[in-house]
Amino acid sequence: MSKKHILFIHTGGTISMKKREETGGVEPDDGNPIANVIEIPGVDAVYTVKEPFQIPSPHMTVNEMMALKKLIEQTEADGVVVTHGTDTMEETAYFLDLTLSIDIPVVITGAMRSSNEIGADGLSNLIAAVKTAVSDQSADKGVLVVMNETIHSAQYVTKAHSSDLNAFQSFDAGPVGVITKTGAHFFSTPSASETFVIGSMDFTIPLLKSYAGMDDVLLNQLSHCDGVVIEALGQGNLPPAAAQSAIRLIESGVPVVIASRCVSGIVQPVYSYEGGGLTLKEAGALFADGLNGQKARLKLLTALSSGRKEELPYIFA
Ligand SMILES: NC(=O)C[C@H](N)C(=O)O
Repeated sequence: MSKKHILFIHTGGTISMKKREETGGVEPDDGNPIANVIEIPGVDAVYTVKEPFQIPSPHMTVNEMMALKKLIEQTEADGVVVTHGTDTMEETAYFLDLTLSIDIPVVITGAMRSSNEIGADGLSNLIAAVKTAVSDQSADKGVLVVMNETIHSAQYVTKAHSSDLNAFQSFDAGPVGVITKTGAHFFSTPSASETFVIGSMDFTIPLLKSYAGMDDVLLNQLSHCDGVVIEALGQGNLPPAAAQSAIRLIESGVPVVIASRCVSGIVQPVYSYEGGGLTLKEAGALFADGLNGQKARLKLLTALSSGRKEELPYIFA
């Protein structure tokens, strides 16, 4: 059997950074060792390397995500490994999951520690990602995130810890597999996510977090927006003043998506007190099910970009 061809796409993040002794700051490293990896012991594959940009992931926008999507769609490789900063990794992974319609494995990885820190995890994460990308079992599973020897679906994974090596969690669904010395082993298959055929991504969609006593000050400023996502309380409830403002937005034609500020669980229209989820749903709010705010925002963005505003109630059913 011929060797698998893996495309590495390096985009930046801590996996390609180094701690500078003089300042103590962690910053991009031109000579970072990850970019030069073109062989993985024990993996029979050939590699192509692309480095379209080198940015920390807080600098990532949908423009870079679109550039990545194009590179992946153009490749003739058997699998793709993207290295990426961890702060927004789940967003790029989910964007690609929503918009790519290819069946080769696409695996995203990064590092929590830069290359010259003790216990640096970049190389081991890269190896684990390659083992996942060369596995026939990884095809048709949507975009996968591999961190800390664990395989997650882009749909469920989130960065749950700011600094731990085990920072990435898939709370309700759980990870879909693990990496061992022999390779990738899956114990579940993520449900297929709908693919959106996107056009322009020029939409303004802010994401707001709710809190006890939230008023209408911010929401009242958002009538010019193409959509608004609110991380509501619990199962999808808002304080009265915020709820009234959200309902005014809906009435003026702005789609409002309700996610939860809880780290796990789903939003549901349960409560009928003022601001309760049932009252929001009856007013036309869209419910994000188990998606967190940042992923609900990308789903709204890609749905609008694909010209499906009228179908939003079905897309967020
Ligand atoms: N661990 C990391 O990669 C964090 C970094 N700030 C980034 O997202 O680029």
